[in-house]
Amino acid sequence: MIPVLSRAQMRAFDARAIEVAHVPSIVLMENAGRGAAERILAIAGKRRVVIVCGSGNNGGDGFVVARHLLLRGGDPSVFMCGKPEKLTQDARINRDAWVGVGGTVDLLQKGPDLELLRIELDGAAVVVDAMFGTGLDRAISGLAAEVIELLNTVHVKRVALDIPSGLDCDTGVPLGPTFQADLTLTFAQPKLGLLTPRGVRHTGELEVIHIGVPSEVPADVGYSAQLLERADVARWLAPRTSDAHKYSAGHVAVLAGSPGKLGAALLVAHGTLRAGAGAATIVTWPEAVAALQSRVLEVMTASIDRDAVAASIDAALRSKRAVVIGPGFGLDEPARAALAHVLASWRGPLVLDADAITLLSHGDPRLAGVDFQRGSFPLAGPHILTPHAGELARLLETTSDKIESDRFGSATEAARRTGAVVLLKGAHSIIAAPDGRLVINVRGTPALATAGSGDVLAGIIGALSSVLEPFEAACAGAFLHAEGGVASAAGADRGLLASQIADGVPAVLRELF
Ligand SMILES: NC(=O)C1=CN([C@@H]2O[C@H](COP(=O)(O)OP(=O)(O)OC[C@H]3O[C@@H](n4cnc5c(N)ncnc54)[C@H](O)[C@@H]3O)[C@@H](O)[C@H]2O)[C@@H](O)CC1
Ligand SMILES: [K+]
Repeated sequence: MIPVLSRAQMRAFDARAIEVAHVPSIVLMENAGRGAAERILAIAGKRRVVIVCGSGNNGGDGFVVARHLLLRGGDPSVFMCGKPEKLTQDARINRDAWVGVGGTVDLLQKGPDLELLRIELDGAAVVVDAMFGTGLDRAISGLAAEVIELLNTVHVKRVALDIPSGLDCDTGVPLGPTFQADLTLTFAQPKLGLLTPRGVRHTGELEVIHIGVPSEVPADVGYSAQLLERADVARWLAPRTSDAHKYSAGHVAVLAGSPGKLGAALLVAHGTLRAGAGAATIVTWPEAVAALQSRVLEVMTASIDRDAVAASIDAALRSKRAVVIGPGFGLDEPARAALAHVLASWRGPLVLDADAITLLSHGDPRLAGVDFQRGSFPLAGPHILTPHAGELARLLETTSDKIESDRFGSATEAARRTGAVVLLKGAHSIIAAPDGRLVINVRGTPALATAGSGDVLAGIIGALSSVLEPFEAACAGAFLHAEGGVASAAGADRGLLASQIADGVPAVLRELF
């Protein structure tokens, strides 16, 4: 996993690298700029690269990029937006080194100067934003704002150094005019704001450039979250042994579906089996069972007697390894009674999704004393909640908008209050544990936004929760779901069916091992 840092942590990181690891800041800047230059050279070749530098250290990185491009046969052109007398020490050294190799700097001081920048951008291959990085602490205004607006309109590949100028490093919220990058080359570690759905729109593709800091530094200074990597999932999931039989691989109960919503139950079961469960049983309402029996081949069914909910659920859950509850299950009294009984009696892995989360958020005292608002920890046991922003908003009694502007904080808060692992769905799903651990999954494709996608995810996590700890199951589930979708979408950004997401999973598993 790759540590993801906040602005304050990034500052501590730099300080520690300089003071404790004795890597001078000018060396860090050199490594950052040289690494970025290599990447930009691969895109632009000999074509023109326009670099706009600020007067802080982000601008210093820009001067280093320019020098390396020039020395390797590129065609850099440098503008400076900011007062030369305000250059930081390292930025000044690198401005002088750029001038020393024969470079020039065009100063942008007033509106008409932008015309020169516009002319230079015409026919350029890449424009590099080196105006503001982690030092940004307010909205960009004045001439710098005009520069950003101009850069955002030209048809040139836009590359941001460290962070797109204007983006809040911690929340990913644009503070004002903000550079719209196609590619962000971030230094040393990813920053939180680059990974929120709002931040991603400005970040574009994200690549990390290593700047020569010892790998133990992030752990020493602390970090806010971690990026999930393929290697993590490969480490957690072991290949099946040759003597595996269907029950040793785990039998998952799926409490889902109701008349008119049978598809949800089938998709959960499909996801469960594709992710490696040995068997799946859909446990649902009698009339749903009757309708399912003609449709399912690989899945077993059991019915919940509305007059004997507890007894029929107890019978259905006997010898099961994990339970998924919620998708299409309903919000009526029997559904509530079923959820209350499962919460009170089932002590194994439990994935709560969709209607189960909605029922929980109504705060009914019959749901095993659930009372999130008082900050109690009612969900004792290996539980996983998989809400989208709307469901989490109901659970935390707030609005989706508030959740979206602080996804990390919201997921962490929900995990703390419920005592469960919380997977907050979205373009980058995030997984929060009650102990404060936070993981971000950046894999996936826009094609995953399709009906039933969440049902498949709940099923996949259900299968994994029978062999992994809940936090690992949720992380690995997010990964398999995303990669399954990528594999089945085959480059398309839409048109994916939820069942195809599940169908992509075995190939992803094969590649992992
Ligand atoms: N410190 C280090 O060791 C390293 C820093 N590096 C670079 O340094 C950057 C951080 O540099 P700085 O801390 O100098 O800051 P920036 O270069 O991000 O910003 C410069 C200064 O602008 C001012 N400012 C903030 N918001 C503003 C606004 N809206 N309008 C006008 N002025 C504003 C602040 O005083 C800030 O210090 C990183 O993002 C990275 O690119 C890299 O060179 C790698 C090593
Ligand atoms: K920048």
